[in-house]
Amino acid sequence: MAILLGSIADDYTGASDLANTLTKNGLRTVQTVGIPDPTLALPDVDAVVVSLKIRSVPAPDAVTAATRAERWLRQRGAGHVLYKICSTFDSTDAGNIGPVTEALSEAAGGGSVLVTPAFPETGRTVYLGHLFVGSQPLNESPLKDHPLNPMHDANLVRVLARQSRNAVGLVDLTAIAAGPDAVKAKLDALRTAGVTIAIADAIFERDLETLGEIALETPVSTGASGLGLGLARALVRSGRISSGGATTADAIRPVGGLSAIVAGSCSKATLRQLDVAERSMPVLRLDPERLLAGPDEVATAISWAGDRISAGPVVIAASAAPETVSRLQSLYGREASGHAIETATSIITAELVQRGVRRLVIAGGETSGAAVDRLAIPAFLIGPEIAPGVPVLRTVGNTQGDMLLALKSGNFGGEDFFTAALAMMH
Ligand SMILES: Nc1ncnc2c1ncn2[C@@H]1O[C@H](COP(=O)(O)OP(=O)(O)OP(=O)(O)O)[C@@H](O)[C@H]1O
Ligand SMILES: O=C(O)[C@@H](O)C(=O)CO
Repeated sequence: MAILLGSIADDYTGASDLANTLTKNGLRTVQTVGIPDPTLALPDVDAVVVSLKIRSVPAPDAVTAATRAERWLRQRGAGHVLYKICSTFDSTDAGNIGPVTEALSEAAGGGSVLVTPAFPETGRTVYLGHLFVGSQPLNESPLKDHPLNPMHDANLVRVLARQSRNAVGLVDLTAIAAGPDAVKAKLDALRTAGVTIAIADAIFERDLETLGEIALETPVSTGASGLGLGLARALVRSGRISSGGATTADAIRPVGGLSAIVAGSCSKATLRQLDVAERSMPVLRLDPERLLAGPDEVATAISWAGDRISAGPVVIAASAAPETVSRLQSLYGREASGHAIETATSIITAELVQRGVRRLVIAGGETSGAAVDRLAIPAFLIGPEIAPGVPVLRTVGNTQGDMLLALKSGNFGGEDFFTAALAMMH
């Protein structure tokens, strides 16, 4: 299997978001969970997205895991590696976007690195280095209350500089609007001044097409699905994709079995989706304090689901509003409570699969990572899009048999996302 584009995603929902974008833009793509075992049979593809769970781990651990994945991708032919981060730049000052970007660039022998989380289809745009979520600057958006990575600064040049050893530059919209040569000239000027990593503005897809063309000439870039779109379109334009495009039909063949939804995302979008789901499905709201106190709440949830699941889909959610999350965090600590809840939701997910669930929707990147790891799913084929950034996934090499999943990034999807997802999974 020789691939053209490699990607390392810092969480599993983000990986499926990127894989969806690459597929939609003409690249046959597979999403692996970590570096796959050499015995795993993967289809012939143009792009591989290696999903890692490194967004909120200590930076040295993230660097080690990402550089191993980079080596694996290069050995399979990847000429360019995109480090897929969140379109809302989720990270802390001690966070991983800077260290991983610098490490990947060093591993590839240096060169300029474009960094942009812009993803216009979902309202993420960058102007003069400032990230907007819809019409709000990042620090005024609901991301200010994120349980693990609250974002308090919309100026990404500043945010990335705080995480990086080296200075961070800006490729502004004026250069991007002037086209690839102007972007190249700006990167060259920055390099002459000793700056190799630059946040890039992008508002429209055409900006990302320009950035994708230049990024493809470099070994490494860092960004969200928008940059994936730019890279995929540049590859297709270059004539190097000979496969005739990507299809999603194979991935969506029916699997039967029962269906369930598990949510650990506390985003505004997920909270609304849960309220709407309550109108048509049984929804169990877990008690986070009881989840942290011991195994009883997990057992209660499994028994609650067991009584209902054969009659139709059920929803189990740890998700809570910002005030409740911060109260729990002040009692037990941010990381400890997040981790304990992820463990609990992953155990519940595995028990649901034991009881015959084969169609599964999981809301939240960390939540999805913990659950997919516990299920030991090795890889996914990419099916059709449910909502921007969220495709149907079909397991590859899964010991429980074929399953269909949707790994929903916290902020993605309309208010009826859960019913829309299940309607596409048979
Ligand atoms: N009631 C709660 N109180 C505190 N933390 C919670 C609660 N419910 C869930 N969590 C934790 O909040 C975190 C949510 O992160 P997760 O990545 O799953 O969702 P997200 O950030 O909305 O999604 P994405 O990363 O895809 O945007 C997890 O660590 C989860 O365990
Ligand atoms: O880019 C995004 O917003 C998502 O793919 C994501 O990474 C959320 O975890």
